[in-house]
Order: sequence, then structure tokens, then C-alpha cells
Amino acid sequence: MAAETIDGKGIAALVRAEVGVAAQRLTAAGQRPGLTVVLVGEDPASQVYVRNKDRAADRAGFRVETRKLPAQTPQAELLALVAELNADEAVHGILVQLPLPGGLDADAVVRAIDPAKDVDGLHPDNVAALWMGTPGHRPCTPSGCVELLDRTGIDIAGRNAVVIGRSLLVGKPLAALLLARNATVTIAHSRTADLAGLARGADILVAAVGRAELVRGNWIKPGAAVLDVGINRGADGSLVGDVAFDEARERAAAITPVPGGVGPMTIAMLLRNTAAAAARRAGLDAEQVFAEARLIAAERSASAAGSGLAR
Ligand SMILES: Nc1nc2c(c(=O)[nH]1)N[C@@H](CN(C=O)c1ccc(C(=O)N[C@@H](CCC(=O)O)C(=O)O)cc1)CN2
Repeated sequence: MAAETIDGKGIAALVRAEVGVAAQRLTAAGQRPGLTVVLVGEDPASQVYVRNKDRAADRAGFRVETRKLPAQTPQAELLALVAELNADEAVHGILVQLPLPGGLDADAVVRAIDPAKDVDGLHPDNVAALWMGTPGHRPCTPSGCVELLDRTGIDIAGRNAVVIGRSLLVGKPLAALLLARNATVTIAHSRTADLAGLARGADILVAAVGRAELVRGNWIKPGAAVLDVGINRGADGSLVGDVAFDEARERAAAITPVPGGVGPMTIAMLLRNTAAAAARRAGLDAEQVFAEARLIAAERSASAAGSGLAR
């Protein structure tokens, strides 16, 4: 039987609606969530992602601004902007869109961000907090993956998880998040011997390498959950994941499509991290704010459905 297709687009919309409810509560408490996105240069894909972040934050009721800088911006100027945003009380979240143009030191820029405002979860303090299991911002795409598993009812504890890819943005933090949820985690990469054989042992298989359709159908353990983080352009310009979707869905129990799977969760979780930063500033328990917002959003959507508004 073909796998369930995990509706990342729909789940991301739910999360954004819940964050919107939380934003109303935080605004009433005097902390309207504020996000500043910094875009350096003209990379076309980054421009699209930044525009989408701006629009999603605006729709959720945030105060949002995008600071655009030319590709030739000196490192010192970028660091000065980060310092300005760190000091701005209206800013709860700072995101520097990656990759930065050549010549800029992304690592130094991320280190300059106040960890409390590092809603990307990439500052070393947040990386340490992730591995230590202490409070801090978690990176958006990996936490989006876990959210997808949770909201699809896929168990994590005790399962074998194989994460193909070891980037700081996805592979490593996702491995830490799955480990924190008591999965048995293996990180695989380009030098892994018998990648296919390793993948075949995975109850949860994540592909985050950026190689179109690397993962074939016969790599999938029957009944596995497959999360495809890859976004590659096919020869005809269409988007292709790291997983050969049509083959994999014949064996998996659940699988994310590309587009419309993991990708949309990245922005939803960014909004959630920003709202969490605002909640902490308001002296509120962010988890409690989100739990209440989830109930309110569900009630609103049920009553909209009842009145025919959702149709
Ligand atoms: N500072 C950061 N930079 C980058 C991050 C990040 O998390 N923080 N991640 C990626 C890009 N990214 C967000 O910035 C991102 C990628 C993909 C999507 C998404 O919704 N993808 C859609 C398809 C979009 C398309 O048509 O191209 C999907 O998969 O359905 C959102 C955000 C690198 N940089």
C-alpha cells in the first residue's frame, strides 16, 4: 500500500495559525513579537525565502522588518547592524539569511547575535543548550521535522533513526533532537560505507544532503517514516527532493513530499521561536502560551467550519 503523504504545508499553516493566536496574547501583554530578517546580497532563492518569512510574520501579527544590504557590505558593517538589533527592545528575533556572500564570515556574524534573539538556533550557546537538553532556541528545519512526526502520530522513542547529512543547519541538530526524544540515532554522510544498507535499518529515515533522488525505493525499510529535507532543481526547473518519492512511497508508511513537506515547517518554526522569545521577555511560560493558543486556534477553526466559513 502507498505511504501516507505527510502534509507539511497544511501542518505549517496550523502552526502559523497557533502562533498568530499566541502573538495576540503577547501583544496584549506588551510584547508584540518582533522579527528582523537580514538579507545580504541578491541570491534569488534567499530573496524568495526572506520575502516568505516577512509575509508569514506579518500575517501572524508580528512587527517584522527586512534589512537588505548589498553583497559588498563589509563584515564590520554587518556586525554593527547585529549589535544595533541586539540592543533594540522591539526586536525579539534576529535572522541572518544564509548563505552569506563570499568574503563574509557567517560564523562570526552568528556568534555576534544575542543568543536570546538567535531564533535560528545557530549561536554556540544554543547549540550547546540543544545537546545539553537545557532551554534555548532550536534550529527551525530540524524542529519542524520533529513537529511533523509528532503531529502525524509517528512514535520516535525507541525507533532507529538514520539522518543522512551532517550540516549545522539540519543534520547535526536533528540528530540531537531525535536523541533527546529517545530515538537510536545514526548520522550518515558522503563517506558512510553502505549507505543503502544503513538506511534499510531505519524506522525514521531523514535525507538532508542536497543530492536529487539519492535515496532510492529499495533503501526504505517497509513501514518506515521518510522525511525529505532536500530541495534540488531538476533539469526542467522543477523541485526535486533527496528521495525518489514515487519509489519510496511504495514501501514507506509515511513520507514528506517536495515541495510541501519539510520546507514550509522552517518558516512556521521560525515564527514559533520568535514568539517564544517574546513570551520569555514578557515573563510568560512559552510552552503554556503555545498550549493555550493551540486550543484556541482549534476552537476557532471548528467554529469556522461549523458556520461554513472554512468551506
Ligand atoms: N538563516 C537561515 N538560512 C537558511 C535556512 C534557515 O533555516 N536559516 N534554511 C534554508 C532556506 N529556508 C529558509 O531560510 C527555507 C527553505 C525552504 C523553504 C520552503 O518552504 N520550501 C518549499 C519550496 C520553496 C520553493 O518553491 O523554492 C517547500 O519545500 O515546499 C522555506 C525556507 C537555507 N537558508
